Amino acid sequence: MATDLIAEKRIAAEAAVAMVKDAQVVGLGTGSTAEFAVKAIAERVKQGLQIKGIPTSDNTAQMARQLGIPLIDINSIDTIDITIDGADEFTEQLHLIKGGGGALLKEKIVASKTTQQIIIADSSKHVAFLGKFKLPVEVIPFASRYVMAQLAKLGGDGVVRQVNGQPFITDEGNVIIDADFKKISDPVALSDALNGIVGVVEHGLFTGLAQQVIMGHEGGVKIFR
Ligand SMILES: O=C[C@H](O)[C@H](O)[C@H](O)COP(=O)(O)O
Repeated sequence: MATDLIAEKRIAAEAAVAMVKDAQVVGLGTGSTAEFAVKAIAERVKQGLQIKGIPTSDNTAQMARQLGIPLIDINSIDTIDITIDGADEFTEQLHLIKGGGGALLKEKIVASKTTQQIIIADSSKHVAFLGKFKLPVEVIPFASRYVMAQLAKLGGDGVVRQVNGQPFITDEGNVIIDADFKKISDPVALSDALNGIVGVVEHGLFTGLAQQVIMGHEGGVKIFR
């Protein structure tokens, strides 16, 4: 990846982490952009910031523990104050595609419990319409062929995600179907339709969940609300 995009991720992450306050419960996102945020939170914790983290994946949980961020069980609290997470695509209406790293299920649960959901991104993630990035759909393995047929009826050409010739298995033991919808002109309608397919556990369309996107841009940040 171009070094300027990596710098944009870091700048966006640091701007978001500056918003975290003492005593907050903080959702910890997943992916290469969120990793910059987790590291920046760990630095602030070392300097005395008192927070409790809720990781959105096993990978993030492991990283947070290694970096000394105290964690809390999500089922011991009602709301998460702030979550900082990445995205694969975002629009100016704050619709997102997430799940490129396979973590969309816990990410969406955490986002749904979060008061202030902050998305951090480099400028390559900013799109006019979602859909160039294939939409990740998390599916019970038993249902994968059925779900692919239903996705096709909605205009999405899906394949089961593979890693080293084997299906990619999520933290919860499911598979991911990456569905090519080309251009998603109505993300809310598509989200509703996907929610109605039996066998779909969750999908990577996030609508109405983000309060703001902080995008790295020309050495600073651009904010979308
Ligand atoms: O499942 C992964 C997450 O939704 C990530 O936040 C998303 O894929 C963006 O990842 P990255 O920051 O590595 O581009």
